[in-house]
Amino acid sequence: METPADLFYRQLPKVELHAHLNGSVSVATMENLISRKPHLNIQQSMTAIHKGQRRTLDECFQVFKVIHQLIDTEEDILMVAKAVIGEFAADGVKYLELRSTPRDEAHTGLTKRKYVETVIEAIRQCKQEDLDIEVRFLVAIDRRNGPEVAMETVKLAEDFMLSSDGVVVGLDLSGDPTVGHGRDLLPALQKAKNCGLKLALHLSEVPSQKEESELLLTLPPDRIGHGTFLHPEVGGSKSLVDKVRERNVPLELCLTSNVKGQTVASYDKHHFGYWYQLGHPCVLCTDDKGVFSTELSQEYQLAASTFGLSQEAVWALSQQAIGCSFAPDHLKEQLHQRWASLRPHIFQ
Ligand SMILES: CC(C)=CCNc1ncnc2c1ncn2[C@@H]1O[C@H](COP(=O)(O)O)[C@@H](O)[C@H]1O
Ligand SMILES: [Zn+2]
Repeated sequence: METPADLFYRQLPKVELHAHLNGSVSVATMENLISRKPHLNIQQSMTAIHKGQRRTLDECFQVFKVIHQLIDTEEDILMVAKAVIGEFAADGVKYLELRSTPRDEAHTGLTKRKYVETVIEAIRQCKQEDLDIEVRFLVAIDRRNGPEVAMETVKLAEDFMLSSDGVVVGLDLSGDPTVGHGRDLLPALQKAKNCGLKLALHLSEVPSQKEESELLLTLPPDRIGHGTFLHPEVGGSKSLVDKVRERNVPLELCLTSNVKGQTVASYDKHHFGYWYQLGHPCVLCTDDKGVFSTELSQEYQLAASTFGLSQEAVWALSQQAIGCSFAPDHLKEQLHQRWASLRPHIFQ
């Protein structure tokens, strides 16, 4: 049953900036995929982490392997992307930046180019169907695949940035943080930045990435994913925090993801508290709403109840996220107007 509080958070206009496509697949869509591929012998419990459950980071990455087996044709990718966009819209998200890793042809039968085209087609169809949501796309680099693939991905992203009518706006760096070193990816990321792609990088998602984070902050990225271990209280450093603050790089913070993935011990210990009290731009995001069984409205509610945020503070947080997006200025302006026109309905 939806309570008045739930309603406030669902109706609150929101911006989602950190959502991995294949991690964002809902239970309903997953059931559909599973029933279409019975030979894979996959159960729903293998694709999501439910309430109260936790997994090690390694186990979480195994979940993506299972999901990727279920989503491996053009038809699947189109269907999943449209469903995910529709679900974010139904949760009150007005602007969404989706990210996804173009997979090898051997896994999908599609070229990487076709993979990106399929996601863009889904975005186009949602727009045509008048869904109340603006969607942009970040092409993702999986750090496990090394520097050559990273460079290839940058070239692909650049091509689409120039030919997708503004749908592709940037690049994401993600994948298992314990594999590889950012130093090897620096030339690709530098190239991406030079050609005008915006950079959203997973940074210090696990401890002992201090050196890598120092290095990647020299780019600097346009946004940081997680940044869980940047601050000194958890083994980061003042110098890292100072760099992030000097460059005013917004953080994408995903409470449920971090607690269920066990990089943060409990909600009240989440680094949202640290950065929010500094007044640093923080954007609440879902990361993988399917895998972690959450929604963006739920993340806002969780942050508010954990850190004692008033409804006004919650509103300010959702509005501030517009400025942290990679949307062009005219769209940011439209979104601000939209927020202003919705405000009286939310605070009745
Ligand atoms: C394991 C865990 C706690 C996950 C949350 N933190 C994450 N950290 C790094 N990369 C991620 C995370 N969640 C999703 N991804 C990336 O997103 C991919 C799934 O979405 P897609 O296929 O790119 O559309 C994963 O294979 C992985 O490369
Ligand atoms: Zn992520």
